[in-house]
Amino acid sequence: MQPVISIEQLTKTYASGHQALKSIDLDIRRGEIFALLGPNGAGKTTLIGIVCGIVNPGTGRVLVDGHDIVADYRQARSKIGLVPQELYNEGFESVWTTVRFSRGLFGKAPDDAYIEKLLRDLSLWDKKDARILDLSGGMKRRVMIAKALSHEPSILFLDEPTAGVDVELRRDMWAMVHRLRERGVTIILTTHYIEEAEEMADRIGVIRQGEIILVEDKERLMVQLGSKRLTLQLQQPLAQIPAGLAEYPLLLSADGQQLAYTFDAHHERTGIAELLRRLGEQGIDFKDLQTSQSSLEEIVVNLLRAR
Ligand SMILES: Nc1ncnc2c1ncn2[C@@H]1O[C@H](COP(=O)(O)OP(=O)(O)OP(=O)(O)O)[C@@H](O)[C@H]1O
Repeated sequence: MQPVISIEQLTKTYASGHQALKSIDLDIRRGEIFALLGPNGAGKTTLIGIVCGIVNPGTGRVLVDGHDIVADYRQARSKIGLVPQELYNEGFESVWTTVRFSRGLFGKAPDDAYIEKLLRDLSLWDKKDARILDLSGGMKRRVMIAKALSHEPSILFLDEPTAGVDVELRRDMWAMVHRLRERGVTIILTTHYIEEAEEMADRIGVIRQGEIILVEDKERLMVQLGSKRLTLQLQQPLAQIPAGLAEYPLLLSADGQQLAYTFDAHHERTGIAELLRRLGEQGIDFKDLQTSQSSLEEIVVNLLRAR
């Protein structure tokens, strides 16, 4: 299937001389939830800004649903809804007027029934006549989302959508993302809450210093790069790891009560049986044990550290 967004050899150097993007190649699949992860300053907002026509591209090519973002700007932009990182709203207008007007900006015929549904979905209906100026920060963010969706885009960009929002709004936002996805909308998000990406995304991209260092299906990423940890609660605390166990990558907790062993769960030989036998030989007894899977957060942090 043709990708809904195709980015080829895209570069961006700001007037300051800073190269924010270095030859990015990235395809976004139609209907997926794609999470773009990376540290501060990696280039996420720059990349999104270029695709959405807010930041001038350097060299390279970007197609949105087959439309070139430079040569065919209006067509490309009409496919996209953007919820930017910063809140900015026209303060004096009402919620209803603002969202309705936003639809008009994209040349779409008025559809009050659609706008009503949108405001209801975002729990904004009872605020429809309020001035945006008078709304709380969370409500303002909901208005930003309503504006982004006002022209029924088939692609939605969410740049740090849940930074600083309360639990309720975050939950509403993710419920909305799921509903949109069910309707076939492609969603691209950046987040610093990696557990959100872990929960939501179909694919993960990691960007660092203007370069995409990884794009992978989330499930595959977690299986391929994830490791498991076995933690043993010891009967007697240890002062140090005995020399007889030196070849194992073991970690002893500061209080000497826990021994942790990290292993590759996909390897045929995890080494656990052998380790437990060796512990027995050393006279080390344990009263409990548990295993845990590494999180996407650990995987991404390790990836960024490894380069
Ligand atoms: N208008 C600008 N002029 C010059 N440099 C800029 C401009 N905008 C961004 N940069 C620089 O480009 C780099 C990438 O910034 P960008 O905002 O795209 O990163 P980001 O990954 O979105 O970061 P964050 O997670 O902090 O939002 C940074 O080093 C930033 O300082």
